[in-house]
Amino acid sequence: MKLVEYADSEMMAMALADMMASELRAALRQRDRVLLVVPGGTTPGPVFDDLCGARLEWERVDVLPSDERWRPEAHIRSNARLIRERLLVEEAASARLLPMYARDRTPEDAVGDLAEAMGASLPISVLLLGMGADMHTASLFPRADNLALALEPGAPVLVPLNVAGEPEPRVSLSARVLNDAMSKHLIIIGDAKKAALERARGQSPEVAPVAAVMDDLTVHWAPE
Ligand SMILES: O=C1O[C@H](COP(=O)(O)O)[C@@H](O)[C@H](O)[C@H]1O
Repeated sequence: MKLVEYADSEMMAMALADMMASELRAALRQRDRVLLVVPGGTTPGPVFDDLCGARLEWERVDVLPSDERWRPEAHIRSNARLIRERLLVEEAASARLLPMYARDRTPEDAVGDLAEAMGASLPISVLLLGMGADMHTASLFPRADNLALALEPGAPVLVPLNVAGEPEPRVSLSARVLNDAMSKHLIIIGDAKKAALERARGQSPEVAPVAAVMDDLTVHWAPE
């Protein structure tokens, strides 16, 4: 794991967006279509605001959330909603957002079909993850019912998870799929998350799920 520290979150967003755009351009030189995976939550919005203006062949880019809260896209908590509103605009409007939610179905019932639909786009070319102060990444929460399955070396692409205290069920790409990414970034802001990341080092992924994705990971940190 490599930690890059920035003076503020604005500089971090610009630098990270530049880096991801370069990686996407490099991946597009190698493949017809490339897969960009990004988180939801409160942190990545400013990166999306910068990345969406990057000049690259977005029509050859598939975009997928790292995980989804089981809500329709119109819902305020939908990760897809954030991605569509903040990333798939301007230059990036021609990218294709892959679904991670199916209306009128449960996560358990839908993950097989959703995973099959995303299968042709794998592996991930560029991955950006977020992390909570509880050391969860994507929707791999320490207290999730299916965490052990999501961490297995032979895990399915997409795993349904119920997390005590969270307002809705979740689905998440498994650690195996996240770790197959050609480039892996994690974005965090503030001292509490930096301390949580330090605590996670050396802990088992069952206790600190972010530890499952630390190999070859570049962590981008800025103060609050
Ligand atoms: O619930 C989620 O949380 C994490 C971290 O979110 P943040 O608001 O603390 O930045 C996020 O990466 C994940 O995609 C999301 O579903």
